[in-house]
Amino acid sequence: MEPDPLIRPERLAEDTDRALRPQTLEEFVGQAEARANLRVFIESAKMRGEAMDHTLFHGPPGLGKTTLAQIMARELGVGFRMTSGPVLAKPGDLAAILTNLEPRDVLFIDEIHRLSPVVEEVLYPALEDFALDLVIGEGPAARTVRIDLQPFTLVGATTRLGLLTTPLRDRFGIPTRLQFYTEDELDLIVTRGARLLGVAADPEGTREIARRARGTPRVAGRLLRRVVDFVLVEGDGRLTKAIADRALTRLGVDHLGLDGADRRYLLLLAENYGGGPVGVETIAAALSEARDAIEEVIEPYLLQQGLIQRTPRGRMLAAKAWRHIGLDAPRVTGQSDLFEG
Ligand SMILES: Nc1ncnc2c1ncn2[C@@H]1O[C@H](COP(=O)(O)OP(=O)(O)OP(=O)(O)O)[C@@H](O)[C@H]1O
Ligand SMILES: [Mg+2]
Repeated sequence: MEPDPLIRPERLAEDTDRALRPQTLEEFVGQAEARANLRVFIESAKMRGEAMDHTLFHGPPGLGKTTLAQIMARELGVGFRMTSGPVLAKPGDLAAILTNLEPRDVLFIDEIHRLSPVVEEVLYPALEDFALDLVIGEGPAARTVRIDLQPFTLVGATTRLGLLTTPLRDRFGIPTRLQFYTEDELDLIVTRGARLLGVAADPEGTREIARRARGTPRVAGRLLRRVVDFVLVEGDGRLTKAIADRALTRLGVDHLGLDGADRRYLLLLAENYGGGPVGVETIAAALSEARDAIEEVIEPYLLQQGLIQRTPRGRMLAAKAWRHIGLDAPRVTGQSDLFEG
């Protein structure tokens, strides 16, 4: 099954949303708590003239982790270096980057849960003491030399906090969880986006996109671009509710923002398993999707919407999901079973 690339929140190679990317904390909509805290930590680091403490952003794809990392560097007035866990294959790859950092630079490591253990070992002294321990020579002649690094700020990003090792997690002074955005916040983002794209938009039109953007700015930006295509080709140049609704429906995005893959997930649980509980491995196999994709991309939004529940025995459809797919929930039998062992 091909996930629908339009509303899947993971990055696509052709992502051209750079034009819509906010550049300052001020422009960054939502995540009020995280933003307020970051403002304090950034100001304080600037006043002290020190590198800001290491920061970890975690949460589902497309909520603004990379964007916030870039904003941090800009607001701190320091350089920004970007790499990712899978790219850093050898300790030397990381050492090369670390030794080239300017004082107080931000080093951004995306998908930090995918760092290899040997590379992670190099990172520990770098984070704690701004130092590298290099092994020179081999066998009995081998010795370790310590190289001092410039103080820097590591910003890590991950969609899978649970896959981070505890020692790595503990070295971040500022762990920050990003939340799904509210409809009002997404509306602001879509309204700003329409303005940047030079399209006149009715409030009901941007609202319709916000409502169907599955709590995710990346999805909001992508839906906006597609709706604008319809506005230009089939509309009269104005983004109205009617044209947004028509465009999104044609693209297979329903009123809750669910796409074909989400609906297949819900229908599978309803029709094949009487609403569950079903284990995630079973679901992944039945949908021919990777378990990771199910857990990172499809389920977080279904959970947040209260369409499914996670239980120790597997996933279950909630009443809202039965209503959404237009089926009747089976009569509850053996309710006591829920409370077994
Ligand atoms: N608060 C926001 N306001 C406006 N636009 C935003 C906001 N957050 C994110 N975006 C937009 O959404 C897009 C995706 O954001 P970003 O790349 O930072 O997500 P991410 O969390 O790093 O995703 P991934 O986990 O896939 O790396 C950005 O290009 C940006 O335009
Ligand atoms: Mg990112």
